[in-house]
Amino acid sequence: MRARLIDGVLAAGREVISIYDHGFSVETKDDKSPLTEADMASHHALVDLLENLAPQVPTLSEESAEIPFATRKAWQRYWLIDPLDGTKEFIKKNGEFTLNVALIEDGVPVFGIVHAPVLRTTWIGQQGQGAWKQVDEGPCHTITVRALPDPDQEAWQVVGSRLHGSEEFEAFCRILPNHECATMGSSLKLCLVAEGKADLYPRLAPTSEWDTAAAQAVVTAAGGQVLNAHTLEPLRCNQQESVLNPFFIVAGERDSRWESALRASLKS
Ligand SMILES: Nc1ncnc2c1ncn2[C@@H]1O[C@H](COP(=O)(O)O)[C@@H](OP(=O)(O)O)[C@H]1O
Ligand SMILES: [Mg+2]
Repeated sequence: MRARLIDGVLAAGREVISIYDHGFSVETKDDKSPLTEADMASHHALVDLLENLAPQVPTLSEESAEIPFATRKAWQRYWLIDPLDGTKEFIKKNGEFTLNVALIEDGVPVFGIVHAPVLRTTWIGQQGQGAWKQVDEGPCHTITVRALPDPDQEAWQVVGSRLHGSEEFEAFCRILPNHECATMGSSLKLCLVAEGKADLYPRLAPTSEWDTAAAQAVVTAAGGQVLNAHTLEPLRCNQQESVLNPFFIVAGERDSRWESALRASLKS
């Protein structure tokens, strides 16, 4: 099942790349965010894939998100997909966009695939099994988060959104010990923490559950954490009518130094 899912996501990625390479028009959704043919081609390819592989499990996609909470709160298991995360990066053609498929059980992302077609890279995580990175259709390599280095010896690596920063994010970085900050689009940022290339991804700005669920499964299977920035509890899906996430932080490991910087930045 896992191999067929990965094959299907890679096939959807090939459709996306073909549109990326050959040109596309851009529409504006009701929430003013952009939509391209690639978002819809990926949505249809992934919905068809999941219906074929597991017809009994419902799917919630960013592009078909109108399913009322009264219906979905009864879902013990469901697929949660973001067919194209980083649509604005796709339009700018900087390659920083991903296809995201998560399996949610009792609100917890237990399995996730994040595929970045331009980077030809896929990250996979499965609760209790581990996390892997695959380039093209080559071998899967196990990935894990890294231990936070001593900041006096080595700068902490922080990643943030290229387009959706915030005052709280800036305040957090001002308080944090010795660190370097890189910005990037989409769920790629969580994958960098999962593979130990980044230590922290503070997201102190809005996102929705489909933006994070697949990559949360990768991060947690790699030994890391995706935590509500206020409560430091793991993010959970499908707990309320709104699909918006709280502000959150992704970390390889908990540490009182970044936790106190986070508390101070959220009060500022
Ligand atoms: N005001 C807002 N409310 C909800 N989600 C938002 C938002 N602004 C940005 N996002 C989410 O942030 C994602 C992009 O994240 P990043 O800035 O890290 O690249 C977008 O994903 P899509 O491209 O799938 O729409 C979108 O879902
Ligand atoms: Mg998204």
